[in-house]
Amino acid sequence: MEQFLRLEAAWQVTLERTKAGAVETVPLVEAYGRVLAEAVRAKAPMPPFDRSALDGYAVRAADVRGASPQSPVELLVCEEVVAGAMPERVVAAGQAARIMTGAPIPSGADAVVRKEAVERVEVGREDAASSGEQVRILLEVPAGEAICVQGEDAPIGAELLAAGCVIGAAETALLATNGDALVSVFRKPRVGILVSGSEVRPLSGDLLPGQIHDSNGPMLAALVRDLGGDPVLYGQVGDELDAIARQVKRMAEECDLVLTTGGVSVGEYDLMRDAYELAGGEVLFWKVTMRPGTPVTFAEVAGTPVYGLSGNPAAAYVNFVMLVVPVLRKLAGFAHVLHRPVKAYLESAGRTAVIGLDRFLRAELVAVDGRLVAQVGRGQKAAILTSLVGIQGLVRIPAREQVQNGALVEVFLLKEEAFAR
Ligand SMILES: Nc1nc2c(c(=O)[nH]1)N[C@H]1C(S)=C(S)[C@@H](COP(=O)(O)OP(=O)(O)OC[C@H]3O[C@@H](n4cnc5c(N)ncnc54)[C@H](O)[C@@H]3O)O[C@H]1N2
Ligand code: MOO
Repeated sequence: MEQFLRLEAAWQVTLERTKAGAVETVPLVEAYGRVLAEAVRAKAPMPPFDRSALDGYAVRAADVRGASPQSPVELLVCEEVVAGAMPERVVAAGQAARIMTGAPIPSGADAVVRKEAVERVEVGREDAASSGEQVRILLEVPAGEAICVQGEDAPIGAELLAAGCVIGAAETALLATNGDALVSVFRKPRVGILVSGSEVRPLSGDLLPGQIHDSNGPMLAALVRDLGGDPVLYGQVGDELDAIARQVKRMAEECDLVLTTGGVSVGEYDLMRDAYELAGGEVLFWKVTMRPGTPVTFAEVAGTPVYGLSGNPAAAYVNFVMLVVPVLRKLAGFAHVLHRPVKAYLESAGRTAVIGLDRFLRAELVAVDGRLVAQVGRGQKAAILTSLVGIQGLVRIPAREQVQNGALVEVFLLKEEAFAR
């Protein structure tokens, strides 16, 4: 068994043991936040017909050449075209069709003049087509003016969305425009969460001296939700080998991914590795060269990836962001599985000592004079929770490197999709 892995090796080993989840079809209105399972192509050109971008008059550009307030061009209005209906007449030389924004361009016309640049010649009769109503065009426009051309947004057959993208507002609008009432998405990964430690108690119930509330369970459930997964809380187990093994086996059978916390260090009651093996699992590593969160175990139990995270709350958090996220993204069907860190300038309140492990510091990302700055406060210990509030990512200080303030560092984001690259 490989024991102490570098981060990159841990990503490789865990992703090899992870498969994208099953696919299901859901109504578009319920697809927000889900990951698209198949590429979507335009079923028709977008827009589906040439249409007017303005309220005004559809004309032949050649007819209005040289038009100005001083030398207007008079045209005969041949019909009125409203949005939602098709024109019935051809705009002949010397004619114009009154047209509304979004209405189809009548044949014969090749430009639209905005209403504000047109004067109606009052003749006192109602029906434009039969009355011989005239308009004065006060502006020259080139051919194509104010026309949204059929297929300019996307031609028929063009890929609108790639598989593996997250369905947000823009994606929803595209799918709706394309007439996709049902969409094919990856099933949300079901992630079982178990916390260990005899001192850790659920929120309900009083604490005896020496006991603490479980914060890892609720925190991991929130992180899983952030990534679009379905967390299932399996409660807490004491430091008892058989009980942990039974529970882990059951979870591995019921879930797509299992997360446990605690019991992965070297203490007398750190039983997680043995429990995974007792559950019939294959343990692949039990430490990663990262801090916090060095003790972290990965196993496969009943074909399901099982991650044993550090018990220290901030270590469990960093383990999740740096190690569980790629696994969860693969299960969830994301096109991008590995992190895509951004670069920012380090501004740290404390000096970070050189160590043989990659160190991860909690950082707020702020723009200072147009530069992205990663502000790192004090309180970086693995048991400190308060410094996790309000951060956007984790700065990596590579092993054995002295990184000074002002240096460009990698920041691993919690909400990667929110950042353009
Ligand atoms: N002799 C050594 N001791 C320790 C080492 C080591 O190398 N040698 N490593 C330390 C490091 S680093 C870490 S991180 C922790 C990891 O320990 P475990 O993952 O085995 O976690 P526990 O011992 O069960 O708990 C650690 C700490 O976190 C609290 N905890 C646990 N679960 C929860 C929870 N659900 N909610 C809130 N807080 C929780 C627990 O009470 C402990 O205080 O080991 C070091 N020791
Ligand atoms: O690796 Mo531990 O997480 O530093 O406290």
